[in-house]
Amino acid sequence: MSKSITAKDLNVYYGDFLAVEGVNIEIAARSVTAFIGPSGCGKTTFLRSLNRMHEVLPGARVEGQLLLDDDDIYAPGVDPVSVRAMVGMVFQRPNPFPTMSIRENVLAGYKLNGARMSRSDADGIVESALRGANLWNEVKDRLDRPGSGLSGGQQQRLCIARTVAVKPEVILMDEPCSALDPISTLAIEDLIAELQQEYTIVIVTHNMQQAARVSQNTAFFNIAGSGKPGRMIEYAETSTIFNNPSNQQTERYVSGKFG
Ligand SMILES: Nc1ncnc2c1ncn2[C@@H]1O[C@H](COP(=O)(O)OP(=O)(O)OP(=O)(O)O)[C@@H](O)[C@H]1O
Repeated sequence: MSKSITAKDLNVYYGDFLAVEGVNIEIAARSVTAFIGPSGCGKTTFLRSLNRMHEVLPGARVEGQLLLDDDDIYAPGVDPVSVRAMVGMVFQRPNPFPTMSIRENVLAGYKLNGARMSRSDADGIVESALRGANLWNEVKDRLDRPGSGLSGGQQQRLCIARTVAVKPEVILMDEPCSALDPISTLAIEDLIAELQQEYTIVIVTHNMQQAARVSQNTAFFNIAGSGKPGRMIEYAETSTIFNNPSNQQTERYVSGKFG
């Protein structure tokens, strides 16, 4: 369970507006890759193109190729719903289903897919997903209580449990800690390090220390000006991006001179 991601000349549009232009990137399986860059440079837009979430907006579209291992997720006939099952996503704000219990939240992906299962199979999935999200010990005695009754950090780990429950190949995270306190943030960062053993992870973050702590590789995106498309400027090992970048724009950004 874990696939590489390759983008080839990827352009991402909102209607006529080219938001991200010409991205070429190869992301290894079982690695953590951080996307950094100033606001509006297209990090979230590009991330959402990696599981065909982008196109749920009217007029939104993509040009180019996006391969999971060797398979183009934008090839004719590919079902976007099956792509989203393979490439899970964790959002900025924890978003457990408010009327569902903790248990139901973990199983929500299965319910959406219409899968039927025995109670004991469901119990096994719930326990292993919650263990995988480092949340089991905190919630095992209250699985039938609402997910919305958990702390923000616990809710985010519940959302990660919901994502891993359906056994994706890739997990996308869009600023997953930006609504969390420092302790909960560290818990998620520890979890990312563990999840990397099994999944390919891509994380958008505004926090450069976080990028440095959790990722092996970092892509720096930038935008030449308002109305211009975002571009990937530099992609390298995280230590290189932060200590010895080749591009002057990267150097200016990571040293805090803009953004
Ligand atoms: N739904 C949308 N419709 C039209 N344009 C959009 C939409 N969402 C984003 N954009 C535009 O696409 C560009 C890239 O935005 P995006 O949110 O991907 O940037 P970002 O780097 O993730 O920014 P931030 O760090 O602030 O979250 C921006 O010019 C933005 O205004």
